[in-house]
Parts: sequence; structure tokens; C-alpha cells
Amino acid sequence: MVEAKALVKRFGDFEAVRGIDVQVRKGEAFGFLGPNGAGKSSTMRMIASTSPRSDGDLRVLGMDPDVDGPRIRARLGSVPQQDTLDTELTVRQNLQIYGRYFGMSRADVRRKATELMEFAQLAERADGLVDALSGGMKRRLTIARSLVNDPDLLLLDEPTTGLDPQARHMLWDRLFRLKAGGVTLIITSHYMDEVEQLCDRLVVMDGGHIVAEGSPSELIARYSTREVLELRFAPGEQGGIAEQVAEFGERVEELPDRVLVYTGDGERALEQVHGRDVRPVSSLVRRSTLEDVFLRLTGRTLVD
Ligand SMILES: Nc1ncnc2c1ncn2[C@@H]1O[C@H](COP(=O)(O)OP(=O)(O)OP(=O)(O)O)[C@@H](O)[C@H]1O
Repeated sequence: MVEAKALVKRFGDFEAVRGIDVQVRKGEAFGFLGPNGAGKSSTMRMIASTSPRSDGDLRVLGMDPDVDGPRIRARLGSVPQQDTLDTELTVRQNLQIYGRYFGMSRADVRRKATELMEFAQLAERADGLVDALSGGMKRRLTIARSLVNDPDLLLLDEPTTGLDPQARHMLWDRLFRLKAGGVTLIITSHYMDEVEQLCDRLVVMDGGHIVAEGSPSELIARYSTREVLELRFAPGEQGGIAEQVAEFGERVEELPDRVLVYTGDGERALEQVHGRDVRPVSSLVRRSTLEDVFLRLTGRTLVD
């Protein structure tokens, strides 16, 4: 569906995307995970064929965006980071106007809008103004709108940023349905849980580069341990702790607010910590996540 080789995006002298290779296969959910500024949105805009590449090679749905931009755009759906809904129109009108824009007949547009409002769980709000919708509803409507042309490929740039947990789960559920229906999804996110839940494969991006690629479980197995023990200390008491607990894990990371011990057995490590008379104010044993992968690869956390 997408094939990029040595893809570059420059803004003046600044290289936002520094020669990345990416392949997205039909029917998969593919993620770009990275912090703000990693180059995810710039990459998405090139794939969406709304921003020209500066260098390298790019094929989307088998076509070159430089040559076939309009044909590519007619076959993909794009959900940008910021909603661009017409807030003074109703839910139904937003969908219908978009359908007309794709050249659909009035009857088709009416049918499609009804189907999409069902899908987005917005049927009850059909004739209400967009302005009155919650953030989660607006996002669902933006996704519904991007599906008007039955796209083969759906691009979602930070789909749940700013939404509360319940709204995020509802939106993930809709995305799972799309995937089950055969739509290829490309998702950018700086939330590791989002990528872990939704994506079959992902690339980790940092500073315009791809620093790792694989399925969530492959990346965790390759770059982390099964469990992590998180230790938090009273203000000013964390100094020197990392050295004291280093031998209880395969690796120890010291963050400003906690010490992380990477180990196959977190409970055992916690017993050892207590045995050493180290007294954290709180401790937590959890499984490894993509956040740990990112920390290992870059020395930084995803969300500061
Ligand atoms: N139009 C532009 N002109 C100049 N610099 C830009 C432009 N768009 C993006 N950049 C810069 O390119 C870098 C990558 O931005 P990009 O938006 O692709 O990152 P991102 O990973 O999507 O992060 P975010 O989640 O903040 O959008 C950033 O340093 C950004 O400031």
C-alpha cells in the first residue's frame, strides 16, 4: 500500500524526515510512534499526497504522489491532527457536503451519511450542530467523514490526542472494526498504549530517523525485559539508589521522578530491594511496554 525508500522532507535547511524506509502492507494497521517533532506528521502528509517529498522514493497505492496526487487522494481517507469540521453545520450536513465534494449523487450521499453516522455512533445527533458535540464525538465524525469515499487506506494523525480514556476506547473500537473490514490503517501517535493496542507493526521515530521496526511484542522482546519494577522516592532521596539496586535487574534506568529496574521477575527484584533496606515511597511491578522500548533506544521518555 505504501513503499518509501530514503524518504526525506526538508523545510529550508531543516530536515524533518531524514531518509526513512517504510513498507505498509495491505490490511495491516501500521504505526509511527515517536515524540512531538519526530517527523511523524511530515511523513503522513507526504503519504497523504498533500505535501511533496524533498528526496527519496515514495509509492502510495502503487502510484507516485508527485504524478498521481489526485488519484491517490481519491482512494485514501485522511484524519488530520486538528479536526476541520464545519462547526456551524449539523453532523449529517458535514458528511453530505464531503460526499458531494467527491462527486457522489444526492441519493448516494444520503445513504452513505446515514451508514456512517451509525458507524460513528452519532445517529442520535444527526441533526444537531457539530459545535455542540464532545471532543470524542467530533473525532468520530472526522473519521466518519474520511470514510465517505470508501478508502482502501486510512491515515490517522494522532487520532486520540486530547481525548479522555472512555472516548479513546470508543474510538479504538471503531478503528478495530475498520481493520476487521479490511481497511489498511496508518496511525501516528505518541501514546505507546494506542500503538500497542491497535498496530500489527510499527516504526519508532526519533529526530527524523526510524530507530526500530517490528510488531509491538517483537520490539518489547528485543529491547526490554518481561517486567519492570518502578521505584519512587521522597524528594531528594533518589540519589545513589540506581547504583544500589543495579544488580537486581538486567538494566536500570534513572528518570527524574523514578528508578526503573528491568528484570524478568519484578516481585523478586522488589524483595531484593527491600532486603537491601532501600525504602521507596511507592513501588510498582508492571509488564514492559513500548515506552520502555523507546527509553532504551533514545534515552528519553515519549511524553515529557
Ligand atoms: N511547515 C513547516 N515548516 C518548518 N518546519 C516544520 C514544518 N512542519 C514541521 N516542521 C518541523 O519538522 C519537525 C517534525 O515535525 P512533525 O510535525 O513532522 O513531527 P511530529 O512527529 O508529527 O510531531 P507532532 O506530534 O508535534 O506533530 C519539527 O521540528 C517541526 O517543527
